[in-house]
Amino acid sequence: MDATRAEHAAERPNHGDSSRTGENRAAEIRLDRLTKAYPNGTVAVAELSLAVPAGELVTLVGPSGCGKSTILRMINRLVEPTGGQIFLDDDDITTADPVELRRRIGYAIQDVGLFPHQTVRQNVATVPRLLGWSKPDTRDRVDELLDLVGLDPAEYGKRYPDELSGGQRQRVGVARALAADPVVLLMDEPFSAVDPIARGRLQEEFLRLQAEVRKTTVFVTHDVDEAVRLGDRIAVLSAGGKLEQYAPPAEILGRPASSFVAEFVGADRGIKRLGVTSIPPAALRSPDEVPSFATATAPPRVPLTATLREALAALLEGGTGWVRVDDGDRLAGVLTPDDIYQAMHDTQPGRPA
Ligand SMILES: Nc1ncnc2c1ncn2[C@@H]1O[C@H](COP(=O)(O)OP(=O)(O)OP(=O)(O)O)[C@@H](O)[C@H]1O
Repeated sequence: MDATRAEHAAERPNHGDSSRTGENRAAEIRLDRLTKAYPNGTVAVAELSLAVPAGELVTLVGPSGCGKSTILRMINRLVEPTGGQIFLDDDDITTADPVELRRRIGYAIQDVGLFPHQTVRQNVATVPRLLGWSKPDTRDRVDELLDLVGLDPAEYGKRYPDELSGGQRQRVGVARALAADPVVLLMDEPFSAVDPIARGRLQEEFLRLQAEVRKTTVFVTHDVDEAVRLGDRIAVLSAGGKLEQYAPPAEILGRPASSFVAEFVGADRGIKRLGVTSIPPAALRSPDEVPSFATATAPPRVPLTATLREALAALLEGGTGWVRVDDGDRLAGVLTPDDIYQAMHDTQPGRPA
């Protein structure tokens, strides 16, 4: 078998135990002094070095024009770098054949870019067809992907893009990006064209999907809340693709590295941080310390796996002045507003509580 055919064979879905288990390949992305100077003299990205561990999702945020899309488009070589290198694992892809490269990299963009005269099924099948997969392989893969993004293949497979809602089109875009089991997923504001409710739902579904497929993902967004919600890490960039801070959301919110980062992530970052900090078991107090605990008939409860924000929301809604925290079936303790306040101050950003 020649090298190209061997590669294609390796990219076929794993039929042994029905391909979802085949979706676990992911590569580390490493950018080494990556640079793009446009012919008009604009330096969109200057010597950016950044590593995204295999299977992690990194969100890129920063003001308009700071180079986010350029970075993404250099990784799949829609934009040619003018300096530096890009590695997928140990493979230097800076000079790889761009067409072959794009078959290994899924790409989902804001206006989706679905082919209007092709059905959903044909759209999702684009890359498997290019890779020469057999019809049954392709059909199985499309069914699986549509299921995975929450669209019933029997109902939606035959529709055309203009017969779908904006959110459904985005899901087809994500399914298409995942179709050939890429080692890397690039997403450029994929959910920004839909209303906030649909967007929240897409984010939730995407988190579920990502937990299943664990693709190394670079996700560009304008929205700091989206960056915090989705990112294992956030890269905050300023003009010229300058990396201001690269850290997990809790650390960016809790310890912004500069006034630029603090300002960019916003004045309400304390609230955002509550949303990414889990309940520290040490913050729990004994129910004996809460006089009304014994007599409460329907106390507000959250699991120990909840965030401090969820605990605070339950507490405010419950009207008891405290919230019961359960570890599985067992009572783990109680939190009062003071405990939540204290927990926020005791928790080291970026480290699990
Ligand atoms: N073809 C081009 N020629 C010259 N300059 C360009 C070209 N494409 C982009 N730029 C410039 O490069 C810089 C980075 O653009 P890029 O699209 O990567 O920014 P961005 O952070 O994705 O912006 P936005 O958030 O507004 O989408 C901008 O100053 C832009 O004007």
